[in-house]
Amino acid sequence: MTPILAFAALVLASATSAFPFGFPDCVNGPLSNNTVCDTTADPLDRATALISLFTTEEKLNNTGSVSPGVPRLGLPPYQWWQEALHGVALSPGVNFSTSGNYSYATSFPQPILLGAAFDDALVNSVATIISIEARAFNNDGRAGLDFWTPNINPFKDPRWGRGQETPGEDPFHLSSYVRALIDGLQGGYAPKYKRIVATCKHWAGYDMETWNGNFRYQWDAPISTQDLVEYYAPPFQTCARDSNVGAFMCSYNAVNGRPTCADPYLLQTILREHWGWTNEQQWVTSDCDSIQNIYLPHEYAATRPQAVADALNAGTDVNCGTYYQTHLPAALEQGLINITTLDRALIRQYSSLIRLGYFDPPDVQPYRALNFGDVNTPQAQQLAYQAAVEGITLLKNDGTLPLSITPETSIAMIGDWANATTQMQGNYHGIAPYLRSPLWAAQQLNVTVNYAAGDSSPGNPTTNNNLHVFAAVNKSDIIIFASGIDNSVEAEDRDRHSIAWTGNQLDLIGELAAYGKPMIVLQMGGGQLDSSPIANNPNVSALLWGGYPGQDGGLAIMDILTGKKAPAGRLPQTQYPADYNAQVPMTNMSLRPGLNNPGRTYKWYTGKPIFDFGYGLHYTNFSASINPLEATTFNISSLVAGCKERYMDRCPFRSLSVNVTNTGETTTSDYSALGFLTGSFGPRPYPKKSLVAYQRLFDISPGATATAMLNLTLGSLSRVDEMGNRILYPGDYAMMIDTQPLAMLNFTLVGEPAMLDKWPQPPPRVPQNNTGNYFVGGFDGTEQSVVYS
Ligand SMILES: O=[N+]([O-])c1ccc(O[C@@H]2O[C@@H](CO)[C@H](O)[C@H]2O)cc1
Repeated sequence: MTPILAFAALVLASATSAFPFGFPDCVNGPLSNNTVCDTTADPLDRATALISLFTTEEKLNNTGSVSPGVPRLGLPPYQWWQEALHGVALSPGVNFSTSGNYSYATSFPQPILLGAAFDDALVNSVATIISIEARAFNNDGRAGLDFWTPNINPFKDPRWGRGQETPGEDPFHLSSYVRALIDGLQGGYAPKYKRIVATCKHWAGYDMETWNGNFRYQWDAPISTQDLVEYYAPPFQTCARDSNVGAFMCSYNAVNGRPTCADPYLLQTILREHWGWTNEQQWVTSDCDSIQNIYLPHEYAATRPQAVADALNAGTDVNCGTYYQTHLPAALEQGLINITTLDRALIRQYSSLIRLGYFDPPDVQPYRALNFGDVNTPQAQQLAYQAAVEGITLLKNDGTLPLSITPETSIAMIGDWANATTQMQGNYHGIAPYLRSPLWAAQQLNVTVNYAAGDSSPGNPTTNNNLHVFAAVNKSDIIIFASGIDNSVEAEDRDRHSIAWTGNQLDLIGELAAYGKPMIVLQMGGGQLDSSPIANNPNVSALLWGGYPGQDGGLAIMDILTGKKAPAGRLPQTQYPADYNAQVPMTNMSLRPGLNNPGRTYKWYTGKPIFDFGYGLHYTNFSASINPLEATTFNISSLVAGCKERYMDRCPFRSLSVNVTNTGETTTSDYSALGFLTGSFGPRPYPKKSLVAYQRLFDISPGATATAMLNLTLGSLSRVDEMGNRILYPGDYAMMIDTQPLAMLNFTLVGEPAMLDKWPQPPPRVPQNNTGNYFVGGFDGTEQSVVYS
C-alpha cells in the first residue's frame, strides 16, 4: 500500500471504528491518590509521579501515536494523531458521526487563502473556533486534545503539492500568521488550561513531495545556514520562541545529511536551547513513519534499533506509527537508549496532557462544558464566509466587475469548479455542514443561470466536446468560467509538473472569450498558475483567484462578483511564468539567484513575475502617506542600547503610522497596508524588498482615511550573514507601502554593525548514504518496498 492509500484507509477506519477516547478517573480510579490527580501540583511533578508508576514495558508501549495507556492504573488509551488544518479534519483520532450531532464541523478556507487576507485578527478568530469545535469533539470522546497543525513550511516552490496548506511564501507573513493562529488554537500564550495543543510542522526544510526521482521520505535537503535562518526557520522560531506552541513535528527529509527526526542540532540545539522551548511540557512528534525512514530509505542508521535510538536521543518524543513500540525494546537492551531519555519523552507527553486538563475534573477545567451546540454556530458560519471573502484576490478587471445584474440577466456558469463541492476544501479537510458552490450561489440570485461544466479539467487533452457549453454561453449575457487546479494535480505526495493552465483549458477560455461577452475567469486552487494568457486576452474582462474557499466559498465568490462585497485579498505567493519550472529544479533549496536558479520568491526572483507577491486589485483606488519619523538618521549603538529584550530582534524600532485614503467615489473597501523594506544594507546581494509589517484596514468609505500602524522591530531592519547571525547594519533603508509603492519613507542607520542574534553553528555535513532502497512502512509495523516511477 502506498502511504497515501494507507492514510485513506486509516481515515476510513477512524470514521467507522471510533478510537476509545476517555478521561482518567481521578476521583475513584487507581490514580486518584497519585500526584498526577492533584490539580494544585506542578504539571511536571504530576507527570513525573505518573510515569514513576509505569513498568519499563508500559513505558515502551506508550511511545507511539496510538498509546495503549496503562489499564491497571486506569490510564486510558490515547491517540495523538488529530488533524485540524482548516477545521476539525478527518484523521485517525477524529471520529465524525454518520449523521446528526458531530457529523460535521465548520470548514474554513485553506490556509493559502486565509493567508491572502493579510488579517491576523481573522486568523486568530478562525483558530479560536477550530479549537472550540475540537474541544467539543473531545468532550464527546471523538477526538484527542492535540492536533497536528499548522503546516508552516514556507511555500518556496510553486510546484509544491502541499503549498496550499501554508499561508504562502514569505517568512515574515508566515510568522505573523502563525503567532495569531497558535494563540487562537491554544487559547493564549500560557493559559492555565490550553484549549488544544497545536503542532508546528514540519521542522525543517520540507517543501517537496516527489520530483525527478526524489521523494520526501529520502530527500536530503542541502540548506545553507543563511537560508535556514533567513527563510526556512522564522515561522518555527515564532512557534517555539514567541508563541509557546505545545508541539513540533520533525519532517521526512534530511537536512545536510541528517534526517531531521534524528538531528540533535535541529531538535535540541536550535529548538530547545537557542529558542528557549524548554519548559518540558512540550513534545516533538515524528512525521508518520519518518523514524522508520531514518533506517530506510535514508540509511542514516545501520539498524532499526539504532534508528529509534537516534530519534529518541535527538528529542523526538512521540512516534507517529509503531516503530518506537516495535524497536525501542531492542534499543534499550543494546544500551542505545537509557530509561532517563525514555522518561523524558513520556513526561513531556503527559505533562502536555495535564496542561490540557486531561486529568482534572470537569468542574475545574473550563472547556469540558463545550458540546455540539458550539459547533458550526451562526458566528462560525459567518466567519467561514468572511474568511473566504477576505482572501479572494482580484487580479484583473477591465471595469466589468462588479457585475451589474437585473432579473433579465443570464449568466453562463462554466468549468469544472463551477459546481465544486468537496473540491472547495482542498486537502486535510473535515466534513463540512454544507458546501456552497459558485453555481449554487449564482442560482440564489434573481437571474437566469445556464450551467455547463465543460471539458476543462486539468490534465485532459484537447477534446472540444463542448457543444453543450457553447449552447449555454449562446443564451447568456455573462460568462463565468471557473477552473484552475485541484487536488488531482496538487496534493500530498503529488507536486505539479507544470504551472501553466492546460492546453485544454486555454482552448476553452479562448473560445469563450471570442464571444466578446463580459467574461470572468475564476482561477481556483492553491498553487498559482501562469495566468498571462488570460491577463493578456482583451476579451477576458476579469480574473479572480479563489484558492480553496471552504464551505461558503461559492457565496463569497459570487458576492464579490456582484459587488455585495469588495475584494481586498493579496497574493501570498509569486505567480511565476510557466517556464520557471525549467529554470530551477525543485531540489535547489537556495533562495538567492545562482546557477540553475533565477532566484526564489519575490525577494530574489530576477525574472518578471506574472503577478507579484502582494498583488491584488480593488473596486476603488487608494492613496497612502507615511507620517515622517522624528529623524532620518539613527545610530545603531543607541538603538541597541535601548533594547532590553532577551531576544534583541524583538525590540521595537518605531511604529510607522500610515494614512490610507479611499480616493474612489463609489465603493467602500478594505485595504491591506503591506510594508516592504528595501535599500542597501548588510551582505550582498540585497533582496529586492522584504515584507516587514502589514495591517488590514476595514470598510474605508469613499473619501475617508484610515490609519495603519506598522510596527517595526530591530529584527525588521536586520539582515542575516552567511553564518546565520542576525545583524543590524549601517546603510540606507526605504520603507514602501504596497507592491506598486503608494508611499515611501527613507532613513539611514549609522555606526558599527550590531549582533542581534548569534546563531549556533551546525555540525559538519554528513554525506548521505542512501542506496536507493525505498522502504516505506504502514502503521502496522510492516515494511514494504515501494517502487516509485
Ligand atoms: O498513512 N500514511 O501512510 C501516511 C503517510 C504520510 C502522511 O502524511 C503525513 O502525515 C501528516 C501528519 O500530520 C503530515 O503532515 C504528513 O506529512 C499521512 C499518512
